[in-house]
Amino acid sequence: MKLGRLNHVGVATPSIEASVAHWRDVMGATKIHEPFDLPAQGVKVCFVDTPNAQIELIEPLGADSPIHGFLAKNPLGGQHHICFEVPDIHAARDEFIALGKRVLGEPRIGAHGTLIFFVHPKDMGGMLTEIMETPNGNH
Ligand SMILES: CC[C@H](C(=O)O)C(=O)SCCNC(=O)CCNC(=O)[C@H](O)C(C)(C)COP(=O)(O)OP(=O)(O)OC[C@H]1O[C@@H](n2cnc3c(N)ncnc32)[C@H](O)[C@@H]1OP(=O)(O)O
Ligand SMILES: [Co+2]
Repeated sequence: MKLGRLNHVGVATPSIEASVAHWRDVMGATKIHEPFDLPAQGVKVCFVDTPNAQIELIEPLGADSPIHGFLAKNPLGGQHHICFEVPDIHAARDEFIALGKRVLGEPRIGAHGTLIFFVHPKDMGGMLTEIMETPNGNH
C-alpha cells in the first residue's frame, strides 16, 4: 500500500451547527463550507478547511445512519475516521482484502464526489480508515 495524501479527519457530532461554532470561534477556522446532506451515506456533512487538511464534520441523517452507534457510545462525538487518498481505488481495495482486512462494502461515491471505501477499525489498530480516490488532477 503506498500511503497517499491525508484528505480529511472525520469528526462525528450530534450537531453540525454547534460544531461549526466550535471550529469557527474556538479553533479559528477560516473556511467553513455549507453543510449538505448525503442521504446515500446516512450523514449530513460540513467541511472545515485547515491549513493543510480538512475536518469533515458528520451528523447522523436518518434512522439507519452508520454513526448512530458511535454517538451512542460517544455522546459528544469526536474523531470518527481518517481518510487517505489513493490513485486507484480498486487496486487499493484489492490490496486491503489481500492483507486480510475487512473492507466495508463496495466502493461508492463519497462526500468529495469520488469513489471511497472503509476498512474496519478492528483491523486497523482501532482506527476506522477511509480510502478515497484522488480527485481528478490532484495525483
Ligand atoms: C462516505 C461519506 C463521507 C466521506 O468522507 O465521503 C464519510 O466519511 S461518512 C462516514 C460515516 N460512514 C461510515 O462510517 C461508514 C463505515 N462505517 C461502518 O460501517 C460502521 O460505522 C462500523 C462497521 C465501522 C461500525 O458500526 P457500528 O458502530 O454500528 O458497529 P459496532 O458497534 O458493532 O462496532 C464494532 C466495533 O467497532 C468499534 N467502532 C465503531 N465505530 C468506530 C470508529 N469510528 N472508530 C473506532 N472504532 C469504532 C465499536 O466501538 C466496536 O468495538 P467494540 O470493542 O466491539 O465495542
Ligand atoms: Co470521510
